[in-house]
Formats: sequence, C-alpha cells, structure tokens
Amino acid sequence: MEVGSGLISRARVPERHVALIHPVDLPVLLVEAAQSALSPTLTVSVPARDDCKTLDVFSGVLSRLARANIPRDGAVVGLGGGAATDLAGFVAASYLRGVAFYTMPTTLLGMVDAAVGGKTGVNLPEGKNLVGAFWPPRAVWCDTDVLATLPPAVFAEGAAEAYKHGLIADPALLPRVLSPDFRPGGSNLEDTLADAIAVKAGVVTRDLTERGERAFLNFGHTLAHALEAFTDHGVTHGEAVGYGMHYAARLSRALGGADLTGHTLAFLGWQRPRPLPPLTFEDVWPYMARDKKADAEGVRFVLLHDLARPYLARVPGEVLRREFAGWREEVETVSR
Ligand SMILES: O=C(O)C(=O)C[C@@H](O)[C@H](O)[C@H](O)COP(=O)(O)O
Repeated sequence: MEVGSGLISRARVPERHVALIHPVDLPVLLVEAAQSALSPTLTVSVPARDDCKTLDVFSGVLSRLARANIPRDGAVVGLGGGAATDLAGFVAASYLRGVAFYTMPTTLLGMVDAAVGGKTGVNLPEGKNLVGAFWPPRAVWCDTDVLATLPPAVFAEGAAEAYKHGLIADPALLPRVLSPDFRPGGSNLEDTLADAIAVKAGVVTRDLTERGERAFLNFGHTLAHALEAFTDHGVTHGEAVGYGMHYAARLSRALGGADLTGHTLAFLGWQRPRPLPPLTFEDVWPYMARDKKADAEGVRFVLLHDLARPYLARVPGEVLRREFAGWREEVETVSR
C-alpha cells in the first residue's frame, strides 16, 4: 500500500501480461499514465460507476482476457473508483481460477476503502455485492495527485468511509476529516488518508474473510446498500454510507449506546449529500433483509456502544421502523 504523489506513473508489476481495466469516463491522461507505466497487453474500458458491476459486464471482460490470451501468470490491474476496482478484482479472482491483482484507486472512496482488503464482486438486481470473492490486491497505489481532478461532491462522498473508520476505530480521525485542510492539496490530506487506510488495512490483515471483526467495517452499510439497490444506484455509495451511518447511530442509541448522532449529523452537514427520493421502510426492508451479515436467525446490524466500540446486534422490528421514521425526518434537514 503506497500513498503519495505521482504513483501511477511509477507503478511496476513483475507480470509480463497485464490487463488494465478502467471506467470509460476516467480522464484519458490517467489511462495513458497507467498504460505507459505498465505496458498492458490489453486495456478494457467498462461502464462508469456501478453500471460496470453486473454479471454481463463481468462475463464480457473475462472473454476479452481469454481472447487476448492473458496467461495464468498474468495480472489484472484495476484503475478507477470503487466500482471498477471491485469488478477488476472479481475478474482477477475468477479468470483461470485466479491471477495476480493490483489496484490504482482514483477516488477518495476507492483509496480509503474499496481498493484495500480484497472484497471484490458485482451486484445483482436483488442487492449490492451479492456475488464476489475475497481476492486481495498484491499492491495498492493511492496516487494523491488524482484527487485534485475530482469534483468536490465526489471527494466529499468518499470521505464517508474515512469518517466511518473514525467512528468504529480511531476517533481522532473525526475532526481531521471535517477539517478544512482535508481536501485535495490540503496539508491534512496525506496523513489523514494514510491513517484512515491503516484502520482498514489492520482489520483485513487480522480477518480477511470476515469471520469476526471485519464485519465492523460494515457500519452504516445495511441501510446504505438498501438505498443504493432500491434507487438503482441513483444514490451513490458514499452518500448512502453517510445516510446509513446516521441510521446506525440512531439504532445504537435506541439500544442503550452512547448518543453519537451529533457526529453522524455533523458528517452529513459537511458532506451535503443529494436529497433522497421518497422512500418508505417497506421499500428498503427487503434489501436490508438480504444483507450479508444476516445469519440463520436474521439480520444483524453493526452498532456502537460508544466511539470505537462496535458490536453486532439484532434489532427488534419496531425499533427499526421507529428509528427509520425519525431518521427520514432528520436527514431531510442536512441534504443539499
Ligand atoms: O471491507 C469491508 O469488509 C467492508 O465492509 C467495507 C465496506 O465499506 C465496503 O463497502 C464493502 O465492500 C462492503 O462489503 P459487503 O460485504 O457489505 O458487500
């Protein structure tokens, strides 16, 4: 894992045959920088954002690798945001039963979260990330220069995952993420980014396949994934995580935990997500019920006893509904 300036142009891999996968809307200069660093055998452009995370796109990319005769000792490099690196990783995990995988995240969200830890996969109409594999990248190059090319809303979106790492593990990150210096080119950017990534890297090193503490990285994601799936990705992942963390903070308080809703509302006030479309508990519940943390006895949420004290719990149906109603009213006051 490297964080710093100019990393894409300096990246090197030992494999001779490389397939470079990137979203179609990525700036050409970034694609060219990666191409001149890696001399890929094949470059595949895929639809932007979650439109690339489908079984159809996945199968089309696999065919491209096969037709280009990428061998088993070849590599797949994912260049782009979280969706593109999730897809690229699943291609790497599946093609010829697994080839080397590397990531070059180009969004804040990708750097702090998606490109690290090897959760790869695609969505189904029934829900987010329902198909995939744990396939860790051999290296991750977080080139901070690219963050300056992001629209401010996309940067703010990605900060949700860094803030989440503050809530579940490292509260010192909370004011650092909201500080005016946490911005592209800001004095606080590289250190805060490195510390937020360190939270996730530590967790996945100890529990790659989510037998235990890795589940805590899913704080806010039960509702977040449901919002994304119900709106067919009209709500972006970072916006959904911001909204979902506030719901999880309300549930935590309802079950007797510390009141951390001031933190989650402060984040939403900083992030200014787009307003949600009209939606009811009944709309999102079927998606929440398919959450991957569910076991034979039903859905489990990541909650917080307090800052940095996460736990998994089942929440009674009446609490889920009541807090949903309160959450819905409250988040309307903070959206753009
Ligand atoms: O890496 C993890 O583990 C996480 O839960 C981090 C999440 O922020 C990330 O969005 C992850 O891909 C979601 O995983 P899922 O298992 O809920 O699909």
